Parts: sequence; C-alpha cells; structure tokens
Amino acid sequence: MIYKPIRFGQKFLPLHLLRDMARIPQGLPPGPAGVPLLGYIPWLSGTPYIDFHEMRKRYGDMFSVRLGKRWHVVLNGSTSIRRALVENGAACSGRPNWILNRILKGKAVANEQPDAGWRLHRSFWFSLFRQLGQDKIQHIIKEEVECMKNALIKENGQAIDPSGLVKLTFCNIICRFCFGKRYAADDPEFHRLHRNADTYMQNLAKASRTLPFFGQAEKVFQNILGGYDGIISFIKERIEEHKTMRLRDRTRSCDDLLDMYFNRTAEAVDEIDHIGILPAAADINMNTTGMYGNRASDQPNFTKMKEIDEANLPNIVLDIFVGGLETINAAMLWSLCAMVKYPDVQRRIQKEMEDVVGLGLSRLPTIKPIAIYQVQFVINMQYCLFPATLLEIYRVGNVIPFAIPHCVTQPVVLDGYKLPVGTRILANIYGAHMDPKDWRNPELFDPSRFIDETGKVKIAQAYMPFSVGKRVCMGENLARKELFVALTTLLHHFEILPADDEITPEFDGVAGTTRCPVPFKMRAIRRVNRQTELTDSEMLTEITSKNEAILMA
Ligand code: HEM
Repeated sequence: MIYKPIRFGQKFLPLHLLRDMARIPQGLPPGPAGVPLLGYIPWLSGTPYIDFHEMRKRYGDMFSVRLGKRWHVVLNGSTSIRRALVENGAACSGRPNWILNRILKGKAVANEQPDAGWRLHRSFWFSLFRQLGQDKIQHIIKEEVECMKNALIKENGQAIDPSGLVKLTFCNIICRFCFGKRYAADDPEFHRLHRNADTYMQNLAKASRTLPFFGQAEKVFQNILGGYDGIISFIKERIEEHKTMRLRDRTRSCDDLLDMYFNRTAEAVDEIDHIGILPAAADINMNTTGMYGNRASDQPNFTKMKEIDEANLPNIVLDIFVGGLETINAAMLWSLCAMVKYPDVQRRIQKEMEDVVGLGLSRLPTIKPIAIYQVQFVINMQYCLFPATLLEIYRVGNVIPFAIPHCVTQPVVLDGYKLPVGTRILANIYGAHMDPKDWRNPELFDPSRFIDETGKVKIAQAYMPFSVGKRVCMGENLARKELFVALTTLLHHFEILPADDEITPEFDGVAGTTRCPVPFKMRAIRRVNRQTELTDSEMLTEITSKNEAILMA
C-alpha cells in the first residue's frame, strides 16, 4: 500500500529527470544548488550581476548556475573573462540557441555564430562606417547635439527629466546614420519606432529571465515578434525609399548606410560587367584615400559587397539600430547624472576645455576644435581629465552589465574545467568593474583612477565596458564619439545643476534593457560668455599656433 503513491509519482512525475536537472553536468565548475525546474532563479534579485558578484566570494571566479532548465557558467573578474573571451576566443565566441533563433528572419551579427557570414557582416559595418567618413559622422552627431542644446536653452533653466530629450537626440543620430532621416519629438512615426524598439528590447531582456510557466513565455515570444516585425517593416520601407531615390538620381550623394550599401553593390556589378570577372580583393586599392581601416578584415572589396545578401540587410540594420540606441542613451544619462552629482569634476572639465580651445570658448564646439581637442590629448596627454571622466562614466555606469551570452563552440579547458560544446557563458562585466583587486574603492566615482603618476591616461586590463575578444561591441567607436561630442557641447554651454540645490541625485543604477541611473531631474543653466567671439578661422589659427608650440616643446 505504501509503495503505491510512490509508484504513481514515479509514473507521472519524472523524478529522475528532476534529479538529473539538479546535477551539475560533467566538466562544469561547481556552483550553488537550485530547485527542480527553476534552478537558482528563486534566489536571484532583479540585478543578477550584483548577486553573481557577491556569489564570487563563495564560489570563486568561475561557477555554474542553472537558470530554468539551462546551465550557465558565470565568469567573474577580468582575468577569467579575458581567459575565456580573448585567450580562448576561438572556442568561446559562439551564441547560444535561444528565443531569437525562432524570431529572426535572416542573418545579421549579434545573434550569429562566429562564422564567415558573421565576419562578413561585421566588416561590412566597419567599411561603411569608414566610408561615411569622420567629417560626416561628426557632422551628424554635432547637428543633433545642437538641437538638444537648443531644446535645453528653451527650457530656460527649468528642472527637467533629461531622458526624453536624450532619447530623441540619439535616436535621430542612429536614424540619420542608417536611413538619412530625422524626426521631430511629436512625429508619430518616431513614437511607433520607439515603441517597437522598446517592446523588442524589453521582452528580449525578459526572455532571458522568464520561466516557461503560466503562458508567460508565449506572451514574451509574441511581444518580441511584434516588436521585431514593427522595426523590420520600418527598415524595409526605408530600403524601398532608397531604391526609388536611386532610380531617380543615380548620382545621389552617399549620406547614410543604405546609400552606401546600394552604391557599393552597384559599383560591384558595374565592375564585374566591365572586366568580366570578379577582381581579387588585393587588386583593389581602396585605401589610397585613407578612407578605410588598416586591418585587412575591415577593407571593403567588391567581392565581399556582392556577398551581402539584400535579404539580410534589414537584420543588419536592426542590429545596428537597436544595439546603438538604448546603450548610448544610458551612457549619456550616466554622464549627466555624474555632472549633477559631482559639480567639482564638472567645473574642472570646463576649465580644461577652456585651456584646450583658448579664446574660442564661446564658439566651441565646432567640429574642428573637437578634433583638435582629441589631437592635443593624443599629442601631449596634457588634458586628460575629460577623457578620464568618460572612461570612469563607462566603468561605473556598466550600461551592459553582462556581455550578450556566449557559447562554447569547441571543447575548451578553462581553469582546469573541461567545458563541453554548447556550454553557455555569462561574462559579468559589472563584476569586473567592481572588483576591489583591480580598482581602489570601486564603488566611488573617481576619474583620477585613469590618470597615472606622470599625468597620462592609463587604461587597466580590467576595463571592458564594450566587452573583449572577437565579439567586442561593433559600435564602440561610434558610441565614444557620440558621448564625446554631446558632453563637450553641453558642458561648454551649460552648468548642469541638480533640480534642487539641496538635493543631489542618487548615483545608482536600475536594471532594465540597459543599466540606467535612477531617474533624476536637472537644470541646464547657460554659462556666462566670458570670452570674445572669434571667427572659426581666427580660432583655428590660435589653436594651431598653440599646438605648434606644444609640438615644438
Ligand atoms: C555605450 C554604448 C555601448 C555599449 C556600452 C555597448 C556594449 C556592448 C557589449 C557589452 C556587447 C556584447 C559583446 C559580447 O557579446 O561579448 C555589445 C555588442 C554589440 N554592440 Fe554594442 N555597445 C554600445 C553601443 C553600440 C552601438 C552604438 C552600436 C551600433 C552601431 C552597437 C552594436 C553592437 C553589436 C551589433 C553588437 C554585437 C556584436 C557581435 O555579436 O559580434 N553597440 N555591445
């Protein structure tokens, strides 16, 4: 009699399955025990990167954890992250098979295995980015940041939540890069696009946490699909517009990524028609104009461009679009929050900027002085507070606290553990940036940690806001430029102050699609113009002579 219920249970509840799920698979490092079906999820808070960072004290740099039915290996600390993603990058740069594999119609970058197609799509982006040219890129950023500046002037020093304005500015930058299009704040198309991008990203974040119960998984799936279809149909409309415009005017200038794509593919076809065969990549010297990068993999060539299937174009644009939207928004909000919270750093940066551009204060930043700022920084490393502050903003901001999950594609031994193919890897970037072994008082905002004893900027190995290795962020350069131009412009024109002088905002993060600062309000008060207005050429002469003096010295 006693055995009957047990036999019944064994028949209807797959106990052996539950037991097997609780057992750490062979080869994986040890980790905490979980409960059947849920694994370790019940113990995790809304900020698992902090939980894993704490768990490191008990389980070490590398431990296993089951989330739902899947085992993951968590990497904590910069050494273990670098060992996996850099030293063993050939084996640890895959992407796991997850919900997106059921959704994406076509191939792109972020969700692809590191195969030839993925490499091609990455080099495609780099080549177009270079071909667009530094001047055009800076110009687009600068124009949009000017609009942000003017909107702040209109606020007339009132307390505002900057998130809406930041969103509009950076959405317009990425839209102009991709499609040559910008939006007014009240444009319904802009709101539709943003709604779809939000739905897509937020539900993707949920999918990495949601349990397969109560119909939640299906709802999340439908939301991601809805957001994806919305963005893709928007991108396809822009592609059709570009084709029509090209038919009307074949000599149209190349102003955006889609223009570049169609121009290059058209040239490839013309070239093939002309010479009858595909030219070898090495025969095409496209570097004479200095437009392209030095790495062979970044060089566009006709053969490669031909291979970019137009069917994949919407997905590639989608990766660039969603990859470059929330991330840079969050980084800009962290920057403003830091300026409000640390007025002393703000004042010192403003002073440094005045030193760099001399009497041109009232006219900065036009593009040239910004470039000169960068040059001066590179030449003599004298003006390093601002670059160091940007580095520190990315460190404390931890905009992407975990790298996108990686996956083992060939058996690999890490720290003595033999990880089998298919093992999922979570690289805890937040943990690497908060590790007291690498950073003194890591929780403090302190740009000086990036300046060495000789007054030069130094970047530690543990620094990895854009991840490391083969899958390192594709938009790192663009993101750095955007933040550089946006912050120099705003600090040049405004004092960024708290909404209320008595209350300084919290400097803490909230987890969402990206890690943003706790919502805050600020006032942008116009700075008193202490300098004489100079023309661009007067200012450039002055700056050039300053630079020459520095070089002579
Ligand atoms: C503050 C700005 C940004 C931060 C902190 C950031 C950070 C990251 C991180 C941590 C990854 C994961 C790398 C890995 O899996 O190991 C990533 C991947 C990626 N990012 Fe960014 N990103 C930023 C801006 C951008 C921008 C502006 C773009 C687009 C132009 C972009 C496009 C991508 C793409 C396409 C990937 C996937 C790369 C691949 O799988 O090969 N990101 N980014």
